[in-house]
Amino acid sequence: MEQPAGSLLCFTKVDKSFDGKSVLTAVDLQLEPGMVVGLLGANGAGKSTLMRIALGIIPCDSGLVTTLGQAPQQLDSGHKQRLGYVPQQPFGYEGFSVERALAMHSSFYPQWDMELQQQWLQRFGLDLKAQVQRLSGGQRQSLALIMAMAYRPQLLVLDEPVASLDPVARRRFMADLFELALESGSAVLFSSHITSDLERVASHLALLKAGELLLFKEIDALREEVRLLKFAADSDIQLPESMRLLATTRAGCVVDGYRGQALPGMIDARRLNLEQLFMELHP
Ligand SMILES: Nc1ncnc2c1ncn2[C@@H]1O[C@H](COP(=O)(O)OP(=O)(O)OP(=O)(O)O)[C@@H](O)[C@H]1O
Repeated sequence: MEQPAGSLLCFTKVDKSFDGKSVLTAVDLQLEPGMVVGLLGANGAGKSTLMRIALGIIPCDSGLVTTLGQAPQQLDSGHKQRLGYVPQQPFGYEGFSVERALAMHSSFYPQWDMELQQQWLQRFGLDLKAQVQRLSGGQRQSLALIMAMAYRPQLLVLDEPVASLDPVARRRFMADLFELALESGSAVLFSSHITSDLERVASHLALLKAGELLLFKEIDALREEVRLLKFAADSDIQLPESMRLLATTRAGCVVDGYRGQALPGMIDARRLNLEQLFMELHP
């Protein structure tokens, strides 16, 4: 299997099962510099599994994965320094002050950006003298984000990075995330259940449903081309080949590839925001 040069993360026909139960099926995904990909999916859809495979924490069963051009389970230390990850439950540094934890962590990264660290400490209102084990859930998450981002990794993988942040910190962080990717030619893969965040900052949406990547598309194109088509009762619904049926619901057909076509019996082609799309795909 050939994978394109220049991608920061590439999945080709990736399958993964746990205990005989399929969790990812034939997943194709490609992240290029500057992409901020929001990964959306119901609980248990396979988002964390996909991320853990990308990072080499667990292997896939079949298919091909390259992370920064290497097999993820064989990443050398030079490549690991170009990779940032915040897991769903950030870990470590109990018994340390924030200051000591950051000093220790940054010592692994020659390219650590002290100014960026300071900016984000202020932004998140983190006290350098505070003990890590006494931080709140959101403060811990903020610290984990600083630790994953202050060396400007080329590929940043964030598993629900903002779940414990308050709305103000969340909004600022999301804006920073986008800027970081654009500025430094990085790619970001982040999962979130907060569709409004995803809509605001992601350049692309990757939508996983029961382990299948149902959609991987630029957000702008998604707004135009993913529609809920409604038809008059008793219509003989015939979709053109250029349209892909994503779901049939009581409300109509959710399709990808709508380009203004008038179809026999069609009475509406409604745009859907991400939350509405998610609801239509998970009736
Ligand atoms: N190590 C494991 N052993 C067995 N089953 C696992 C393991 N890790 C994940 N699973 C199963 O794989 C499926 C996908 O889990 P995963 O954590 O990838 O979902 P997710 O989309 O990240 O969910 P959430 O939104 O709830 O975090 C679930 O059914 C989960 O129980």
